[in-house]
Amino acid sequence: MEGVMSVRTSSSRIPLDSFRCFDSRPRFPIARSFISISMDLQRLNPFSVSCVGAQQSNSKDASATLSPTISDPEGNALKIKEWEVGRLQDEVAASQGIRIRRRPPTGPPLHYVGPFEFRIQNEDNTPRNILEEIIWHKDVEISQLKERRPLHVLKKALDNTPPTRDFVGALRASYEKTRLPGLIAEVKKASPSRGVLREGFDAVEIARAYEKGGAACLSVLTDEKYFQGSFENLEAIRNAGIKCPLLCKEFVVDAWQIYYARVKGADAVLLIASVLPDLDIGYMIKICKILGLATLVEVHDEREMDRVLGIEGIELIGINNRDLETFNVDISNTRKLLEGRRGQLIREKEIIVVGESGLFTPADIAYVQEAGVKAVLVGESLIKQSDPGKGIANLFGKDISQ
Ligand SMILES: O=C(O)c1ccccc1NCC(=O)[C@H](O)[C@H](O)COP(=O)(O)O
Repeated sequence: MEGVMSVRTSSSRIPLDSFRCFDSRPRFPIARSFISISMDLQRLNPFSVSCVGAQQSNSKDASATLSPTISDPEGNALKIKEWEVGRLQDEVAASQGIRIRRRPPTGPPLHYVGPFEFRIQNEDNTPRNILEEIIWHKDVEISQLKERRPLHVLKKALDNTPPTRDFVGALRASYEKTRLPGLIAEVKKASPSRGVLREGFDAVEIARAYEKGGAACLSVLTDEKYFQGSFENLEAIRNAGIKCPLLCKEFVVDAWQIYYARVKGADAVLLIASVLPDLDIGYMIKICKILGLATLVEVHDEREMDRVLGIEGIELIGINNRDLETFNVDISNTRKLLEGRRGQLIREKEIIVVGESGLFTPADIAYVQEAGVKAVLVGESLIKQSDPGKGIANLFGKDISQ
């Protein structure tokens, strides 16, 4: 049936292009190859074309279920616009060298046709790497969460949240006191690259141990699917009386998440330059400032660093030594990105640089400090120790808790 270009309605044949079809959680036009397969399936299930978004019908006449444009022209026009905006977003991002696409260009690979479920994969609906997979999943997750707790509800909840703590101030104070990089210790149960890092994980207990061991701030992973984290952990740590300011370690793709993080007790949020275009970063920084949140803007290569240095209002830049597309970790990345005029500009702007990932020994800490960082973000090497708080002394080569 490949190559079928039209479907039959009761009155006429309509070219598929005029349908702009959508799946059952409609966001994306469904690829033409999918339509032809669904047409094929009609022999098994006469209602199968209803997958294009029209209402299900009990009629044996497939024509009754065909046209979404006929059943809901306005809703459909809106979805088409949404999809077009998504494509435009990806084009703008690509022009800034961003390879991560915000959502699959031709829709998710999983489709439901009546009782059948299919996976039709092609390069437009298959993520190119783990980061892209996480972002596509996040996009769907956020649109569902937003339906349950719309922005106006979150804004109301803000009235009852306590004030934020000074994340950047805590890092500066720690550096002034110890003359060592201020530690952001990460509450991290698992990761896509390393699997489960700690069994019997108690987020509050770990957070307490980190604070006791001398961490200036904590980073709490909130992604459930890939890191086994949660907003419940963030909230529980915040409510347990821990004083260290908290970074909400999320994959932010929508400003709604910033409000949500604030309501759940965050003092800072992460923005990833390989995912977000400059305008989004600038806009999100402004929202964070209004909400009293700090932003840690993360880069991995020179191009991202140059983009971020051109954005207003940056206070903290994280250099991730982990390539989130390949998982390669190389701490010399921190030094590379701080060499020459980039390091000079950072010093002039008094931006604090955070060295992130792959730090295990006092020599690693000394290396990134020498390169110019005033803070470090550490997960694996601490979380794997039986007492993560004591792990801090091992990492720095001395007790930094006093
Ligand atoms: O850690 C991963 O496997 C990972 C995969 C995909 C996206 C992000 C990922 N990690 C986030 C981080 O960068 C780290 O959690 C953080 O910098 C701490 O790193 P480490 O000390 O190496 O645990």
